[in-house]
Amino acid sequence: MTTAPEPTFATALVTGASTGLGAVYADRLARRGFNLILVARDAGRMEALAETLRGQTGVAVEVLPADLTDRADLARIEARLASDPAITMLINNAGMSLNNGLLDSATDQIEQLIALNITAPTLLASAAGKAFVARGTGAIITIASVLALAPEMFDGVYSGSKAYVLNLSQSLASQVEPKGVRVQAVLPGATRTEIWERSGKDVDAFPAEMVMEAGDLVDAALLGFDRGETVTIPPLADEGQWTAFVQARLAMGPGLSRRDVAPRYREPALA
Ligand SMILES: NC(=O)C1=CN([C@@H]2O[C@H](COP(=O)(O)OP(=O)(O)OC[C@H]3O[C@@H](n4cnc5c(N)ncnc54)[C@H](OP(=O)(O)O)[C@@H]3O)[C@@H](O)[C@H]2O)C=CC1
Ligand SMILES: N[C@@H](C=O)C(=O)O
Repeated sequence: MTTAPEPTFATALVTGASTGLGAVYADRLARRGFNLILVARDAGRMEALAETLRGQTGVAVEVLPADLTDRADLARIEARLASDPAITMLINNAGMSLNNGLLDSATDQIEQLIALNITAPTLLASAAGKAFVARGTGAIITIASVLALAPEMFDGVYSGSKAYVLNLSQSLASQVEPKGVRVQAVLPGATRTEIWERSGKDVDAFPAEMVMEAGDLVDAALLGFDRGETVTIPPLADEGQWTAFVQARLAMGPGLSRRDVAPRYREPALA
């Protein structure tokens, strides 16, 4: 009996690779033998990481500075994903949070978050998805957040952007997984990175048992990826809660589009 060859993931493009979860993904993927393309704005930090990873692992690491909220920069990264056959994995990780909520944030801050957390991962997933489907192999990993499931707990612009990429990943998975392309959405809870300080918050104000270390988060997410998960929630101990949530959602499916208005919305005389 012949078995299908394992897909090879030769080069991974990691966005938001200058620090935080992206830098840890770069480290872990280098140790798995991937060559890397690191994308973020801070070229100096990425060069330092690249030098370390080249020295420690021997993989090839390219630094591609880009501001993903800038459409010309974003188009350059899309073009690279579309044209470089060595890239077989996209880590759609770059993201930001806001200092304030929807009602207290400046318009340009809200637009920047939407550009970075929604537009960029969408267009990068589109470029990578088309290239990977054409080759019948590849993987798109996108970092969402548990806040996708908890809109009442945080600012809705951020949590809405994370609900969006969760939805996008689940939809994309149903389209491309039959064509050999893996899709995973990772939902971290609070994790110790610079995102907190960058958005004017003190992660140490949370109870210590609520905050995961970045290395633990990425190691768990990659284990979920290895197990073939489409959605990975590293902090959630009771997997049955997620399964029940998905089942409840899917159970609504047959009732979601009907000719008839639901009885509770009919005028009493018509009911
Ligand atoms: N930490 C947490 O508690 C959680 C994080 N997440 C998500 O995880 C992902 C990674 O976040 P995390 O590591 O915590 O955050 P960090 O702030 O530590 O890192 C964010 C990364 O994104 C890059 N980045 C920021 N703005 C831009 C930009 N305009 N263009 C290109 N790159 C940019 C930063 O690099 P540079 O400044 O050099 O551009 C940096 O490499 C995000 O999507 C975040 O929403 C989800 C749940 C919880
Ligand atoms: N990154 C956090 C918020 O800023 C989160 O997603 O929990």
